[in-house]
Amino acid sequence: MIVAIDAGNSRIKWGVHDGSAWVDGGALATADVGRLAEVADQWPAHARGVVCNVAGPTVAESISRLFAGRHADLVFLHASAAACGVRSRYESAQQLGADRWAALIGARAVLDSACLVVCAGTATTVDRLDVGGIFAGGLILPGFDLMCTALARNTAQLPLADGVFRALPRNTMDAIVSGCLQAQLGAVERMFQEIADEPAARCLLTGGAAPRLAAHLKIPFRLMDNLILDGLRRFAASPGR
Ligand SMILES: Nc1ncnc2c1ncn2[C@@H]1O[C@H](COP(=O)(O)OP(=O)(O)O)[C@@H](O)[C@H]1O
Ligand SMILES: CC(C)(COP(=O)(O)O)[C@@H](O)C(=O)NCCC(=O)O
Ligand SMILES: [K+]
Repeated sequence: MIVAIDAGNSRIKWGVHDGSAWVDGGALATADVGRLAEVADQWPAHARGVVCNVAGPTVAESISRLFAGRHADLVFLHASAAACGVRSRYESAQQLGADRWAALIGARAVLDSACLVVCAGTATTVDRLDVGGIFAGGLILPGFDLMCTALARNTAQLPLADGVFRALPRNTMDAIVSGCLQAQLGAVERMFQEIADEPAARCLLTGGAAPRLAAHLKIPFRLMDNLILDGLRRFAASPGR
């Protein structure tokens, strides 16, 4: 039994894997990390933990303490030069977010072709995985909610928008929602153009805001429930790592 935990800047996602399938899972706000202990009561006793954390040392310490109390093994995934069939071309491999690295490992396990790995969370990351498992580089931009929030916080006249996507918005709410979505989609589609001619090129899309992007994305893509947890599980299960 493995418990995979993806601690992001907004939410902590977790899943229990029994060796053949995900059998349980959930999410809580990162600010409520203290409540993870209650959640952990449902996990099988002594299940091993595998974590990627980009939410800071306090969150890491909480998770470590939780597993120490359960007398269960725990491993933190950190980005490296190579793991599970993925090789990094990041200038400093360790600088890459552990969640991005987990998503790349997860992507490599399901696709052999060139692909774009998009994690749409607090930030949106758009990472290129070339044939042969080469992580060639990628983008970080504010996520959809963060873009909308930044407009509301830093302008006198713009509200926190609750509009709908329109090709040609004609009111403030729709203009903001459509603008922030187009910014996300544009970044993804522009990055995809670079690999579009490669055989079976695909985009894998994951993260809390992924369904929102998926509704308008005009490239071949696959929505992945939780690519990051998949990658963590794969990392935990691979003998040499
Ligand atoms: N119930 C929810 N609670 C919080 N965010 C949600 C929820 N449903 C969808 N979202 C969207 O998911 C994003 C967070 O996605 P997530 O992948 O968990 O991010 P992170 O990994 O950065 O914590 C939010 O910015 C928001 O756009
Ligand atoms: C880019 C991120 C903020 C994304 O975090 P998230 O939106 O998933 O909470 C995170 O992967 C991170 O802090 N990365 C470190 C810098 C880097 O990847 O280059
Ligand atoms: K993200």
